[in-house]
Formats: sequence, C-alpha cells, structure tokens
Amino acid sequence: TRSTRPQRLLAAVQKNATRGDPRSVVKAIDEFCRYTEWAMNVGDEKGCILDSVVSEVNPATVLELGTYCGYSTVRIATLLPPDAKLITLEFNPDFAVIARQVIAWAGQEEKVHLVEGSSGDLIPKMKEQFGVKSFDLVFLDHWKDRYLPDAKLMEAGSVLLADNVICPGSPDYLDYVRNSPKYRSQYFKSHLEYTKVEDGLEKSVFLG
Ligand SMILES: O=C(CSCCNC(=O)c1cc(-c2ccc(F)cc2)cc(O)c1O)c1ccc(O)c(O)c1
Ligand SMILES: [Mg+2]
Repeated sequence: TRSTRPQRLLAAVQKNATRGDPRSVVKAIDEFCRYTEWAMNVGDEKGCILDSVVSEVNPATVLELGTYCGYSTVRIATLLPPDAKLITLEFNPDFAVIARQVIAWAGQEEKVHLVEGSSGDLIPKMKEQFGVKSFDLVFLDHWKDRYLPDAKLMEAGSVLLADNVICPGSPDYLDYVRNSPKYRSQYFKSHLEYTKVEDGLEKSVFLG
C-alpha cells in the first residue's frame, strides 16, 4: 500500500541527513517540504523565530504540544543544554512512530521524552508523571482548538509560544492571551511554512 507523508519525510531524512547531525536533519526536512512534498512542520522561517525565543528563554524544561514528525522537537532540543528536558506530546501514534526515528537520527533522544496521548488528558498528570510542576517554555503546535483549553490547564508555566495563530488560526486563544491581564503577548509575523501565505507565532509571557 502507498506510503504515508510522514514515512516519505523520514525516508528523505535517512537518505539526505547525516546521522547525529541535527542541523542536517532540519535542512533535509525543509528541502523535502519545500521542493518535494509540503508538510505541516513549523518550517525554516518560523523556525528561526522559534530558535530565537528558545535561546532567549534558555529553558530547563520545555513542553511541546504536537510533535508531528519531530522537526520542531529537533530544533528545540539542539538549543538546550545537556541536562535540560523536553517533553513532547503526540496524539497520533503513526506520527509518533516517525517522530521517534527522526529524533533518533538527529541524536537528540537523550533530551527528548515523547509521550503519546491527548494533551487534555496528559497535562493534568504532568506533575505526578514527570515531577514537573511548571514548564519554562511551552510550544503549542497541536490542534488549534486545543490551544485555549490547554493554556488554561497550564496557568503556571512562564512563556507560551504558539504556532499558526493566523493560519489555520486559533482566534479564541489569540483573543484570550492578548486581552488577559495574566499575559504580555507579542506577535511575530511570518508565513505559513514553505508558502507565501501569512502566518505567525504568538509569544505570551505569563505574569502570574
Ligand atoms: O493533525 C492532527 C492534529 S495535530 C497537528 C496540528 N497541526 C496542524 O493541524 C497544522 C496545520 C497546518 C495547516 C494545514 C493545512 C493548511 F492548508 C494550512 C495549514 C499548519 C501547521 O503548522 C499545523 O501545525 C491530527 C491529530 C490526530 C490524528 O489522529 C490525526 O489524524 C491528525
Ligand atoms: Mg504548526
């Protein structure tokens, strides 16, 4: 039967990237998605914004919601010190299988803990399951209608960074973080990965 898009993306990584070299994995995925087959990774343009926010926050603990094929997982992990922890949640088991292999090819498995399940179920269990009461940085890149309910579950974290706030969009989340006194929000205008369509990242600092 026909392969899936994540399987074809992984094959491109294994063919074109050097094992243990995370930058070559990121480059291989971006080239595959730009020139062969579009896929919903945060991409190179928004990826640079993600990198700058990660470097600025310099988090000891990161939560990523929505692993997909592990592209942003690898980008974030590469910037973390060796003792930092990145927990990434993925609902779709077929995506998780691919992401584990992309993360391994990039040599980042030490810093990354991929957990399969739904964010709504897993976030409340974060404390007892992983001994993490709050995260220094949360990257939201999962179902767009889960951004707001999940943000409300996590009102102890310090910095939220949300992908796709324009396309596909998460209007209720955007309205909340931009108007709530609990957050200071900032929009980083960019484009939908590998296209000229407008999109952007919203960085929201939790004020406690
Ligand atoms: O896909 C999901 C939900 S998680 C992925 C969320 N991310 C997106 O949806 C997402 C979408 C787009 C985008 C797509 C088409 C466009 F025309 C324009 C934009 C871009 C992004 O950067 C994204 O992050 C899932 C879960 C469980 C399952 O069983 C399952 O089959 C599927
Ligand atoms: Mg996205």
